[in-house]
Amino acid sequence: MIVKVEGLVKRYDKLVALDYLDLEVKEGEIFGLLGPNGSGKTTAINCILSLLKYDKGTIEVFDKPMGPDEYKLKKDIGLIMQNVAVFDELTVYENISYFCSLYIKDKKEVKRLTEEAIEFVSLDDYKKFYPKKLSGGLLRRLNIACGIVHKPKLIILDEPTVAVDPQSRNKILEGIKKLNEDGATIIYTSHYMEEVEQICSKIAIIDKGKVIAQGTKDELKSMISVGEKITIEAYQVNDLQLNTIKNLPNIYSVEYRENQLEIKTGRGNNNLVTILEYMAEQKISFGRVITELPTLNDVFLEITGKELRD
Ligand SMILES: Nc1ncnc2c1ncn2[C@@H]1O[C@H](COP(=O)(O)OP(=O)(O)OP(=O)(O)O)[C@@H](O)[C@H]1O
Repeated sequence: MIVKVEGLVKRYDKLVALDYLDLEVKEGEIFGLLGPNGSGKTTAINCILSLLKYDKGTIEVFDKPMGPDEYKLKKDIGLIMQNVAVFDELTVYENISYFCSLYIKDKKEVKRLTEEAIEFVSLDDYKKFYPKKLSGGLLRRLNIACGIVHKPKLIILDEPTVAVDPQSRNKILEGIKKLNEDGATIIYTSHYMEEVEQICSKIAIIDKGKVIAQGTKDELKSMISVGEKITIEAYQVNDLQLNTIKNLPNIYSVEYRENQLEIKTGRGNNNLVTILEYMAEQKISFGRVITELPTLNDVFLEITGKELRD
């Protein structure tokens, strides 16, 4: 077990930010903490790292109780916070080298690791740049390099792709997968379900400071009743026909607007065939048909009754 959190409660005055939160992160996982803004992700990370005092609960890191002075444990953790934390007075190279030297004394090793980290985040062409001259995406990559340069066993990234261009975002996500392949356990917080689906081997969905569902993405999706979303471009469907479609077997919900028929079905193989057969029989003309498997947003929606994104 890399991180074990049990019954964690954190209050900011009257606001309960973490409400008996439980988490278990195992070695080798890319563990996604997915939740809307304000659900308590950053608070959870800060408590796990003992950067914040909490009201109740226990936290173990690398099977040992975590505390503010547990520098031995902290040495093996790399943290990449939501807000970029680098020194404006230092160049890209100097920043990374400085963070590395906080953990590693041997100068040659610091140089080797700094160069490796620079290559890892593809900042070779920007070594001598000061942070102010970097774009948002490059700055994020510098922030990541500073957090991983000492080769930590556990890497925590708190929303590292917020306000990042798609190219840098992909680089960051690929980089995280690579770090994991090289042996690091990752905790990744995000409110972007696509990212979490793309890279995380285990996901905890968090809302109002509580884990509301946990598992692999397939396990999470199998928890809900929606099996498939079918969108059909369809013309002149009348109320009676809509009602009949609603009453076909295994249909969960039907919406029709602007010539788009949106149907949610339960799990099963023949849902689309049944719908299309009925439409053909009724001579309803239709165009494009798109079928999609449920997303993590559907999981969130079914459990909480609201969308993951505002
Ligand atoms: N220092 C603080 N004082 C008071 N309330 C706070 C403080 N920090 C966070 N909160 C509140 O605690 C709740 C959880 O916030 P937190 O930042 O942990 O959520 P989050 O999931 O990380 O969201 P975001 O993605 O917006 O950072 C929110 O309601 C937030 O307003």
